[in-house]
Order: sequence, then C-alpha cells, then structure tokens
Amino acid sequence: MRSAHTVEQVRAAEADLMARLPEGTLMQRAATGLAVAISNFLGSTYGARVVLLIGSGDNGGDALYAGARLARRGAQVTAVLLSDKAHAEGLEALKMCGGRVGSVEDIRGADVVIDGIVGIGGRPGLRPDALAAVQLAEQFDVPIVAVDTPSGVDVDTGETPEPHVNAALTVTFGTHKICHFIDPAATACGPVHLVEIGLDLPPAEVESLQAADIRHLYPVPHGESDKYSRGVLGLMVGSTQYPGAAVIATAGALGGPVGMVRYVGPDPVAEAVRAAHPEIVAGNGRVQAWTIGSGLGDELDIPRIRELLDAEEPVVLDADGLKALDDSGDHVDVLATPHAGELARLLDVDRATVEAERLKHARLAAERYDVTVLLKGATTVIAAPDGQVRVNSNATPWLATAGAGDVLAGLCGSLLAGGLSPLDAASLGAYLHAAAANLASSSGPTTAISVAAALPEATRYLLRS
Ligand SMILES: NC(=O)C1=CN([C@@H]2O[C@H](COP(=O)(O)OP(=O)(O)OC[C@H]3O[C@@H](n4cnc5c(N)ncnc54)[C@H](OP(=O)(O)O)[C@@H]3O)[C@@H](O)[C@H]2O)[C@@H](O)CC1
Ligand SMILES: [K+]
Repeated sequence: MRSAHTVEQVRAAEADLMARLPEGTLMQRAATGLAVAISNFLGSTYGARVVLLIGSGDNGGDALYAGARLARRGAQVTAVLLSDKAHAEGLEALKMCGGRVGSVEDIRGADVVIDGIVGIGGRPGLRPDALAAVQLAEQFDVPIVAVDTPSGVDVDTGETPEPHVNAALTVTFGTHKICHFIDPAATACGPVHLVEIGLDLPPAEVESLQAADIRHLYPVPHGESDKYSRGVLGLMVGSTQYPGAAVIATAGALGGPVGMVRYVGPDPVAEAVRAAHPEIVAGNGRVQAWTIGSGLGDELDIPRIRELLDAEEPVVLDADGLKALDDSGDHVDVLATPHAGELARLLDVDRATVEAERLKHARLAAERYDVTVLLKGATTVIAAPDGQVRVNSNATPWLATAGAGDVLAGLCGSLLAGGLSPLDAASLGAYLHAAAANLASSSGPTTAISVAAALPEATRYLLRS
C-alpha cells in the first residue's frame, strides 16, 4: 500500500520527530536521498551541469545540500537564488563544496534543473522569476527534478489552477503527498521516488493499492467452493440498440472471481451474449451482486433499477444506469463508476470543473449520493461515503478505447459478487483492469475484448508474484 498524507499531517509528524533528533537531521536525510536520486537520474555525476532553482524555504535548503553533495562528487553545480531569503547554511555548504551562485542564463546547456522553489509550504502558482526560469528549462529541453513536489501545484488537492513545474522525476520525503496521486498534479510529478526519513505517520488521507494488496484481497476459491459460493453476478446491461455492451461487460465479469453470470435483458441480446459466452445463464434468478447500466440506451428502466438499488444485493451502477441514482436513501453498497462527464451531470457542474478538481468532486458525489464513487480517468479516484479515498495509477493511455468501461463494470460486479466491499471491489477492479490492459496493449493499440481476455493472465501473474 502506498500512502499519501496531507501537509498538516506531515508537519505534525515532522515536529514530533524533530523534537527527538539533533537539529538538521531530517534535512540531511532528505538531501542525501535527493542527491542519490539525482545521480541515478543523471547516470554520471562527474562533470554534469546541475542548476538549482532556490526559493525561500526548506525546500530550497534540501536542494542546496543535495547540490553540495553532487558538487563534492564532481558535478558543476550552480544555484539560482529566486529569493533573498535562501537557506543560509545550505548555501554555505554548497559554496564550500565548490558550487557557485549564477543566473537563469546557466540553464542553457544544463543537464538537469533541480526545482527547490517551493515544497509543502508553497501556494499554487509560480512567481514571475520562477516562471521565467522554468520556461527557459522547457525551452532548452532541460529535464527538471522536483524536490518534494513540483512547485506551483496544489499539494493537498492535486489541482493545478496556476502555472507549475512539469517534472521528469519528483523526489519526495517521508510519505507521498496528495498531489503525487491525484491528477492533474500527478502527471506533473512524473515518476515519484520516495526517500524514507523515519516519520511516524497517522492513517493516510489517500491510499494506492500495490500488487501485494491485490494478492491479499482477491477472493481466491478454496477446496469447499462451488460456483454459487464463489458468487453469482446478475448483469443488466446492453440493449437491442447496444448489444455489444452486454457481450463486453460479460467478458469483463467472467474475467473476475465470480462463479456464474446471469444475463437479464432482451432475448436477442441474451442470444448474442450466449453465442459469445456459452457459460452464462440467461434470465432472472438469485444473485449476490448486480452490474447495471452499460449500453441500456432507450431500454433504461429507472423504476426497476431503483428497486434493485434498494434491495439487499450490492450493485455496480455504470453509464446509463447512473441516471437512476437519486440522493435519498441508503446506497452504501452501491459502487457508481462514472467518467468525468457523467460525474459532472450527477453534481450539476461542467466536465472541465470535475477534471480540474477530481478529488473534491469524487468525494462530493460519494457524500451526496451515499455511494462509493469510482471516477474513471488516467488515474482513477475512488471515494467511499465514509471519506476513505484510494487511487489507481497503473493504467496505460491505450486503455482509452470503446467498451473498456463495460469491461470494468463487469469486473467490479464480479468482485462485489465475490464478497468484496464496494471500496475493495473498485480498487481491485481498477488495478486488474489496468494490469490486463498493459498486458493486452504491450505499448500498442488494444480492444476492450482483448483487455477482458487478458484479465485471467494478469490475475494469475499477480496472485503468483
Ligand atoms: N516536513 C518534513 O518532514 C520535511 C521537510 N523538508 C523540506 O521542507 C520543505 C518545506 O519547507 P518550508 O516549510 O520552509 O516551505 P517551502 O515549501 O520550502 O517554502 C515556503 C515558502 O515559500 C514561499 N512561497 C509560498 N508559495 C510560493 C510560490 N508559489 N512561489 C514562490 N514562493 C512561495 C513562502 O515564503 P515567502 O516568500 O512568501 O515569504 C513560504 O513561506 C518540504 O517541502 C521539504 O522539501 C525536508 O527538509 C525534511 C523533512
Ligand atoms: K519543489
């Protein structure tokens, strides 16, 4: 599990630890890890030209001490001071090791620029000098390594309302921050490298499941299992208008842990589903969970869906089915899987607002509708009505293909029927869907059906590893 904490949580943990350690210990731990990460990024430190952009706080201090270490190992290090309050001891250390103070002109011809403008103490946006320096690095194609956070992003929300650094690598300390997990800021971080500094932290604000968590949570059958005890999923998806949605969602469901799938829908669609997947059963019967919504089109039956939402069995509600959601009643066992446009309609805001403030709107919808929300996108945000948030970031952009959402809805339903909570079903579903897409795509085009077909292999790999 990866964890992201708020600035307030990090500050409190830092204060606790600093009270027990000699002054400056944490900054030295951070700077050591930062210098190693920059060395690895550069490949060779000796003779490398490194420019440090230094703001007024400890973020600049980290960059200066790391610069001193790199200078000691033969790098040509130049600090560009963007404030007259640069960290004095850090600057002294840099000069002692052969580093010097220069100007933005040094960015031309540099091998790397280190963003020590602001970290967790920063407000969104860049001041004019910093913005000019960052634009120069972009103009000359010099990669930027961000210290702790890319300067200019909103650290606690992942929003980017103002200009900010786009990093090739972010090196962070103690724990991840929310901007490392939530888009659009997450994209601005590039890969994120975490340096341990020994903070003792409370439960995280946002979590991201890793392979070991998937292995631990997956409902693996045992010796006594039969097809019913593994879970039966009811699928109310597809229509005579969109029969493909039913075929694709069924493929997604069968790629999950469920023991049996029942298809409930018009006869010609049931025939198409049966032709593609002879293992399904058509018609009503007892189920442990439902997936409702993909491709219902004009055949959407809102009163029937509301009956199922009010019934005992948990429900994945997707696409057209989301129109049946209302904000009265208890829906804690409902998992809604909107994309940004559908979430915007549920909250009566425009799509761009949801895209810009993904965490906030996923949380808002979870609270207003009392459901778990899985907001689809390059990084998936999952918000539960009790305030828990998880993200998934392992998706390939090739997954943006027609029908991929239907596979996800079927798979999440399968995981719900297998006995997982909506939060776990959503987290595992997003992870496995992305893992299968990586396998099916292998860095090239893929289709929804190929993603569904890759689910068993992706799952097998994760369960074995
Ligand atoms: N916590 C930990 O565990 C550890 C923390 N460590 C490190 O400390 C960092 C936090 O340091 P910090 O608290 O000094 O804040 P930081 O982000 O450097 O600067 C804040 C100052 O910048 C200014 N400013 C604000 N917005 C701005 C903007 N948009 N553009 C430009 N300037 C802006 C504003 O000052 P002003 O100029 O307004 O007077 C504000 O006071 C943290 O990210 C990590 O790197 C590690 O060393 C070890 C462990
Ligand atoms: K920074």
